[in-house]
Amino acid sequence: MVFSKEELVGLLSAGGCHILDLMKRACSPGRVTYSRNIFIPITRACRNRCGYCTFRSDTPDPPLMSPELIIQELKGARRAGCTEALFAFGEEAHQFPAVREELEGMGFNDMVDYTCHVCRMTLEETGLLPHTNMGVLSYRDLKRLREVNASMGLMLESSSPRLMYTDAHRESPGKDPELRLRTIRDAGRLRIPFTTGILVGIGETVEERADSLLELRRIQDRYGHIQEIIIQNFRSKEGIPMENHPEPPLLDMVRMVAVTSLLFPDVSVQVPPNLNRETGEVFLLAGADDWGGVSPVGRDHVNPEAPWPGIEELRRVTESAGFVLEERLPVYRRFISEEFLSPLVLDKINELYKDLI
Ligand SMILES: O=c1nc2n(C[C@H](O)[C@H](O)[C@H](O)CO)c3cc(O)ccc3cc-2c(=O)[nH]1
Ligand SMILES: C[C@H]1O[C@@H](n2cnc3c(N)ncnc32)[C@H](O)[C@@H]1O
Ligand code: MET
Ligand code: SF4
Repeated sequence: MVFSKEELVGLLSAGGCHILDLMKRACSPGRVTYSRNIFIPITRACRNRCGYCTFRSDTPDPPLMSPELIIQELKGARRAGCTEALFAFGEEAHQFPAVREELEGMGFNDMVDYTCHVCRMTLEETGLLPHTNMGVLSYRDLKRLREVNASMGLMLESSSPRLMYTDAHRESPGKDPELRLRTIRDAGRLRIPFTTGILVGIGETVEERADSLLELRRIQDRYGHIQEIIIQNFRSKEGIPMENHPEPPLLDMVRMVAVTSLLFPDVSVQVPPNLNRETGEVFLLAGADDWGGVSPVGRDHVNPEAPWPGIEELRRVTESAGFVLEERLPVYRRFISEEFLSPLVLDKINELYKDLI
């Protein structure tokens, strides 16, 4: 179904469409997926300073997680039944001398070199499947990472250039929507199964939410590589520049989820359960069909104050809304093919995860 911007704005606004009508249109009963992951914060050094972020640090200690520590944590995660290694980074960490020194000491040219090495070790020594989110990347870097990742990700956050002049993105050159959209497009040219998303409630208008969705729709029409769209609610935290900025109202989030699922019948809609502990199941009734990475072993280092529910609680909540919970890999089934995966990753999946595909 094709939607105009005006129609989307109507559906996203309280005055435009009754919330129950919207939910009825969007909600389709069935399966809700999640992946068992471990979150590995490889570096917190970051060239940006997003007004909502507590992940980045000016003086990260250590500047980089060592391969030994990473592999040790991943082996523990594998024993706990995880399938996904979620590697998170500050953007362009090599701009920090302390990071550069570490890389040089280990004999790596740059962060992408190091990350490719870590991903390869992850596949070979632990069997976990890497999902890398390093921020904005060039075509060349994406191409190198494709060889050793099951999927990759980058949040669009918002397509609004206006936010580059507000608390959210004033000090974050890497949140320029042109750069983010280009990275997502380049991943499409490279046939990389991709996760993106929108951060809701960072000062954007309803019109700008509609624009963000339409930009992603245009990319998906052209490349078809987007496997899921995360609708992430801004959570306020002590000490961040946006500490006093209001969190998005529940029904704004519900509308956003419903509209995303209507506009993207070919893409999963993910809502993180740890950021919506009291209200998560409502999103299933609005068309969300994925909980994302849920970790039985570690924390969400971007939202450390928001613990994940256990898998059994997630199942209860999912079933209470009339859905069936199903485990998935970090790459969705429809992307498990030679077109979308390198031989190395595809072989590993066929070797280890026959029961999940
Ligand atoms: O646990 C988290 N997982 C996050 N994920 C991971 C996600 O839950 C899973 O890794 C994917 O669903 C793939 O299985 C992200 C992935 C991206 O590519 C981009 C942004 C995020 C954000 C988060 C996050 O804040 N917390
Ligand atoms: C990894 C992703 O986490 C999200 N992120 C960063 N800070 C917050 C916050 N305070 N609340 C919710 N999501 C956040 C951003 O969308 C980033 O891209
Ligand atoms: N810093 C990157 C970004 O914001 C990766 C996720 S945040 C830890 O895109
Ligand atoms: S959200 Fe990502 S890009 Fe922004 S400051 Fe945090 S680590 Fe850096």
